[in-house]
Amino acid sequence: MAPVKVFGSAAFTNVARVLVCLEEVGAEYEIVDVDFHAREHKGPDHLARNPFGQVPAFQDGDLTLFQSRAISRYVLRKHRTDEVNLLREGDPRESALVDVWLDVEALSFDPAMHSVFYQHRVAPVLGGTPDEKIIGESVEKLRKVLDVYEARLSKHRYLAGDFPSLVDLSHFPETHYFMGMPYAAVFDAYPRVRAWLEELFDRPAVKKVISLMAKDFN
Ligand SMILES: N[C@@H](CCC(=O)N[C@@H](CSO)C(=O)NCC(=O)O)C(=O)O
Repeated sequence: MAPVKVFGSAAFTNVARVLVCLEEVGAEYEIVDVDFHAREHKGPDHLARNPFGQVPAFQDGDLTLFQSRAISRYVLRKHRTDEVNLLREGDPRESALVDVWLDVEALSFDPAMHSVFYQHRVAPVLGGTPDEKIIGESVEKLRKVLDVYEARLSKHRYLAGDFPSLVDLSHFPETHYFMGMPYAAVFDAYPRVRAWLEELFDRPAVKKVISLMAKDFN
């Protein structure tokens, strides 16, 4: 079977989300670079893959997908086994909890984390300066999310429950970059969250994708 194609550099957090799922299930894949400097992501070829002109896009034969969490669910569904069932399919209760906490990650955790990353690492590259007011507001939003996570993780080993899932994996890309910034100390007040992240970052698939992110990050 031909390897699937992931369009976009591993350095992008939403691309890394897809890659870690492919690594977890041992699927063969090819990373196809999209040249942002040449604005290739806004060109007709890529717009045909992703109408929003963003990465990742994904191709599996004649199937083309975009939106990293949807691609991740496709990969995990397609390669589900009794041993690797990171969406907890087959169990309505557990899979519903995966849906709940994946929405929390997408709609609360990720925006707060990405806002800090953007101000601190992207704005300067674009000739701007970090907006400390936005950073402060985002860190406060993050603290409110981490308060909930700390309580949740005092009852369960993983966020969705007592099983690893896409929810955990989906948190790693933004957190990886965040830990390299001055604001990482925010996590010091959350021991259960830190233990959960330590286990997450110890997964071989996560380590492999971090190596790919580092290679591409410039
Ligand atoms: N909800 C989507 C977000 C994709 C996205 O913002 N991609 C960024 C790079 S990764 O951070 C991107 O392509 N930015 C360029 C642009 O928005 O023009 C997903 O999860 O796939």
